[in-house]
Amino acid sequence: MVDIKDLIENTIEGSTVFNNTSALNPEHIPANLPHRENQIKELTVSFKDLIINPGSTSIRTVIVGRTGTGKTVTAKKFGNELKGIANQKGLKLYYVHVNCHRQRTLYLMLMEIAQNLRLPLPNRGLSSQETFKLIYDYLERKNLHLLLTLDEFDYFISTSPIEDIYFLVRIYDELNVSVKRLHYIFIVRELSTLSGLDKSIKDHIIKNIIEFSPYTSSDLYDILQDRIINEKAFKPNAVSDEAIKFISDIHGADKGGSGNARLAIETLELAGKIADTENAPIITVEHAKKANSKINPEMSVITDTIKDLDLHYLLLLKAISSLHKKQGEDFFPMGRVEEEYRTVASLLGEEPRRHTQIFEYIRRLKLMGLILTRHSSKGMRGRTTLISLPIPVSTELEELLDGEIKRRLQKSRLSS
Ligand SMILES: Nc1ncnc2c1ncn2[C@@H]1O[C@H](COP(=O)(O)OP(=O)(O)OP(=O)(O)O)[C@@H](O)[C@H]1O
Repeated sequence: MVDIKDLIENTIEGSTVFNNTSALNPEHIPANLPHRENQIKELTVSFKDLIINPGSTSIRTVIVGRTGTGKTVTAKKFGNELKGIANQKGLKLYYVHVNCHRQRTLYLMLMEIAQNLRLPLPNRGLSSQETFKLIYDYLERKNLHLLLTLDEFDYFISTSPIEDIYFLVRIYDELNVSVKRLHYIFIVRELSTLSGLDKSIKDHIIKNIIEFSPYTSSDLYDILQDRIINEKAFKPNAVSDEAIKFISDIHGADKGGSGNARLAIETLELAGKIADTENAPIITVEHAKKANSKINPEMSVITDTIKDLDLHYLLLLKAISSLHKKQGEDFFPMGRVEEEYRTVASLLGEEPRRHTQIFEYIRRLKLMGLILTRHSSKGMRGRTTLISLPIPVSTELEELLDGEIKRRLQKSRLSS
């Protein structure tokens, strides 16, 4: 019998691949931000006047990008660096980063700003207007400038009353102040959230837009390497190059992944934990694969189901995955999938199945959870079924499909 206490103690004291786990924490701000140099330059150009000609105008910039593209970390890094540069030049600049999802109302946001400015507020309940006035008076009195980032601003827009949005983005412009002390960075995942706003509000937000595109596999490779080498998250030589490449390929936008750096870092961290559980001194590609299927549990179920499929089901899945890759869209009309399936089948020297048979395959693939279907919107010509895969097209998925197709073809050629 294993002594449980010994087991726990030995595991705590046992070998580890990690050196500094805090460098893998989502809140950690690394010294370098690989592949975000251009965006930092664009931010600097936008806010240059704040340093060179402070107070001349209230500057507003929008950062837009999908989840995990470094919007938060870049805004924080930029804000803090700019603050340091301003202070060196004798300009009192504060940087405050508010997450609109955490500070869910205008009032809570204003409280958070006051707290960051170390501005004591009276105990009696203040209205948002009164709180804003206190903040604004404080900036004037102390001769301060404030760069305010409103992160997850989409959330504020979709949940707040229009008066609050109006108040937040217009009120300052409407105050007749000679020195403009308040400047904004709005962070959103999609610009479309802003396009629905009233023009009188939109004009106060959309002055300048900086795009954060999803990371490619080689971008993610550099980001992971930076955490490993410069941020010293792991012991020297504790991560194999193949493991880093595997994780980068799984998540790289050019390889069908989502281009999300958070997911890539989480996968690497989990691979490290798996290596520690196995007392392995190095994180191998096997650890990375295990970590990936834990982070992406539907992937392992799908992998098992795919292994049992007949050839033409596999060809259909291959057709959908190649459409995803070629066109970068999520859903495809049934006719387009059928056309691509015919091409895939012919290239492999296989006679494509008829339309009714394909229809039946699609129905069964849906029942097995291997594809998603929905009906086209009324705007499209005729109502048609749209088809998608339930998971991102990764190199792993493509290799699996190709491998299984090859096996089926070899088997059928041997038996004929
Ligand atoms: N260029 C980069 N270099 C180093 N680390 C990065 C980079 N981009 C993102 N990261 C890291 O990836 C994780 C996610 O980044 P971040 O939170 O900034 O993304 P986001 O775009 O704000 O995502 P969301 O929209 O989900 O809030 C963080 O741990 C961050 O430090």
